[in-house]
Amino acid sequence: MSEIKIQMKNISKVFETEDMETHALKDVNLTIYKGDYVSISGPSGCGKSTLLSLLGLLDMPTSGEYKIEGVDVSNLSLDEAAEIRNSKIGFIFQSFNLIDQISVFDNVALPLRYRSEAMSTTEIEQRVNKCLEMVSMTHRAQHKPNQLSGGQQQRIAIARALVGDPAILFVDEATGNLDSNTGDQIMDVLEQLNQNGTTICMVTHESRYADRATKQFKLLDGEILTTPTNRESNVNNTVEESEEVLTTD
Ligand SMILES: Nc1ncnc2c1ncn2[C@@H]1O[C@H](COP(=O)(O)OP(=O)(O)OP(=O)(O)O)[C@@H](O)[C@H]1O
Repeated sequence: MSEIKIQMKNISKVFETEDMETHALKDVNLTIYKGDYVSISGPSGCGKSTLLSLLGLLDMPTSGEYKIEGVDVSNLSLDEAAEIRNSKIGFIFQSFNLIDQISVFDNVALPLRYRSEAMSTTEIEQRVNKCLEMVSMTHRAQHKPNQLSGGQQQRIAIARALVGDPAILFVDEATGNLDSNTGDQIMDVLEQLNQNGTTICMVTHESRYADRATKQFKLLDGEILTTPTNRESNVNNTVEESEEVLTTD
């Protein structure tokens, strides 16, 4: 049995405003194993961003249990969440979020320099070089991000997400700012990383990208609908009617 990296049990998220409640996620059960390449896709408003925010510890669920590598992270303080985010989670966004004033090397090194446990300069150098190699960008280490193409910048963002050796890489519409050729190349990089052992969970509304993952989940109205074909036990669909849902859509 493979090692479990991510486990969500009965995760719900309710947004309350003055006059309405939105049940953005309803009893989501999701297990991601070491080495998985998972995609979660669905139409606008189905809860993709909400789910990714919870997975990435950018927000906390209203109810349910969430574990990363067996550690319960369902109810963390902001500081605890930041610490775990920096050590266990790699995140790739649509916008690359690189700092143009410092070199590519220093951008990738940044998460290591923010760790509470200091890391030696040699170890930082080794890790950064290894990650730049993984995305074929060693030759651009001393450039500034704004001297690179969009695709190259996204590769640097991927290297930065991997440098802390995270339990999992979360990918949020990574190709949204790229033309389709460059987007495809970024998808090739992700596929290669997965083949070399990186666990990936990608959220996307583009079915042609979702299809490239080895396990595909569909999200609709806050519920996970499909069971991936290659591992039946991975998700436990909730079929009962949930409470009335008031959405803003
Ligand atoms: N902060 C919030 N307050 C109130 N409602 C919210 C909030 N964030 C999201 N929602 C609602 O939760 C539901 C799910 O939203 P979410 O942004 O997760 O969808 P999505 O699938 O990412 O959509 P898109 O593909 O358009 O980005 C929507 O009905 C949305 O209006």
